[in-house]
Amino acid sequence: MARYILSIDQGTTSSRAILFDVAGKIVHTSAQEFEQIFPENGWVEHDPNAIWDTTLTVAKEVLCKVEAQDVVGMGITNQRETTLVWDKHTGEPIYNAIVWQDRRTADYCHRLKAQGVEETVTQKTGLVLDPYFSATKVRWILENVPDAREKATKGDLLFGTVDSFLLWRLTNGAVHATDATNASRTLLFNIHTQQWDSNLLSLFDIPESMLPEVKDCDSVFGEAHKDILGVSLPIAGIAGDQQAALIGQACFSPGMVKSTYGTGCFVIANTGDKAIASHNKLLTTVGYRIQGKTTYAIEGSIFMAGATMQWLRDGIGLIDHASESLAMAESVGAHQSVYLVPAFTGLGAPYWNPEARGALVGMTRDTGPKEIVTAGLQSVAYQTRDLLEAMAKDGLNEIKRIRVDGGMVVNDWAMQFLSDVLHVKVDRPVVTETTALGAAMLAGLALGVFDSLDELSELWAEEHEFEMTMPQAQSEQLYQGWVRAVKGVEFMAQLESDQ
Ligand SMILES: Nc1ncnc2c1ncn2[C@@H]1O[C@H](COP(=O)(O)OP(=O)(O)O)[C@@H](O)[C@H]1O
Ligand SMILES: O=P(O)(O)OC[C@H](O)CO
Repeated sequence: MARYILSIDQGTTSSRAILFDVAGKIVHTSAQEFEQIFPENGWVEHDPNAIWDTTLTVAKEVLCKVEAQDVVGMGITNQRETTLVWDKHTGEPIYNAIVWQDRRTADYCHRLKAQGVEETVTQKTGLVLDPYFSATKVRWILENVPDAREKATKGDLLFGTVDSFLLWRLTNGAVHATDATNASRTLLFNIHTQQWDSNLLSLFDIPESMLPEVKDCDSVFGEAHKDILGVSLPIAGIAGDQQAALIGQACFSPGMVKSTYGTGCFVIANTGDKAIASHNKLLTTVGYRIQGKTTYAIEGSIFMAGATMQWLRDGIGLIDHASESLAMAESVGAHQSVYLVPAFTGLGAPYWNPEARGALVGMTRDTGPKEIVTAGLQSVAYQTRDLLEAMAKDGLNEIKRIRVDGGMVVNDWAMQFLSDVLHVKVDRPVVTETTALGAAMLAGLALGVFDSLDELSELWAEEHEFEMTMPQAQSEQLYQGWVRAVKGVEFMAQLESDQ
């Protein structure tokens, strides 16, 4: 009898469902995009019902391809930090989901920093005071939605990240829970004690009654109701999408690193049972919590990776499809003087400069579309190098290879350049849907399909290894050009804010 695991990958731009067999192979997939809502400059929202409807549609679409009794269970992975608040009695959200990219709470974060609380917050949560994370978004909803504060105080409202919201709906309101990786992105969770932190709850003025229970990633969270999916299924694995990718890439030993190139780029290094405090503006986070054991990780987050290619396509029309960038870069070559700093919404790690804006520098009379597109691909590698430099300063200086995934990694030229600029080997796996695979692996662990992390490691297979071919002196020279370009961008941002 065939056995399958359903994985839901609820992402920023689309909801996906993938049915894996127990050898970790993709059997069926379905994906649906949904609307991005931009109500004001810097605000990004999703309609919670669009998240729900697209998730249901794609899940049903793959489930109907196989016999119901052959599906052993399901896992959920999700865009992290995105914040929902809903009424406990009706299940209806009281506001749209405020997306991780949303900057509306930037001023509030500045005010908190001025109070000198950031060090304590970072020590407890491993995060920085930035609008990126959930706490300031929850507070915004409580302050701005009519009657919300009063209802929350009475215990009538619930908060959850997307995993929690889907879990609540799939179980018909029976379960309000999340996993430790999603909890670790809220600014409310103490990553050392693995508990919600009452001082942080007071700081952000959020009632504890709103919070979900925090469980291991490989828990049986509840049962998806038969009336909802057409079949009753145990929901047995949950992790935020970047941590799920760490699992799907089988990065189970300290020092192993995965880097995902989708809309943004997220580099995560496993640091084992040590929560290493970064002195270089990286995030300390829960990598996974499996069978009661917490494994920590260090993360660098870049906001613009594939999104830069989208801008080159939709914003200035230099390409019709991202795949055209490969031939363009091949004809230009890596040794060019043009640098694109894609700080369109500020710079993420390790700069955390929300005021920075994009720049194109080093142009000559020869510069044309091909050079600019090539600079776009190169910017992704340079930004990854910034993160690895910061990791090295934090003591992770033994990184010799990284495992990559996400939509951009099909681009061989970009992956070769990445290897050259990082001076490390770049491993591209057979299954690049590692996020969904990670959630399926967790569900399989919880349900006894898999016994151990070693068994999961055996499911990982390499498709291609990129090795550095460029002389180190040359790639160093190229990278130093990038460092100068970023300094220019930061200088401009400083001039702006001094005015
Ligand atoms: N051949 C390619 N070269 C460079 N970038 C690409 C290529 N194909 C797709 N991309 C980029 O990959 C991104 C999509 O990756 P995906 O992992 O699906 O993103 P997400 O999960 O964040 O929506 C898009 O931003 C697209 O521009
Ligand atoms: O939905 P993605 O793949 O863009 O990932 C979003 C991240 O989880 C944000 O932290």
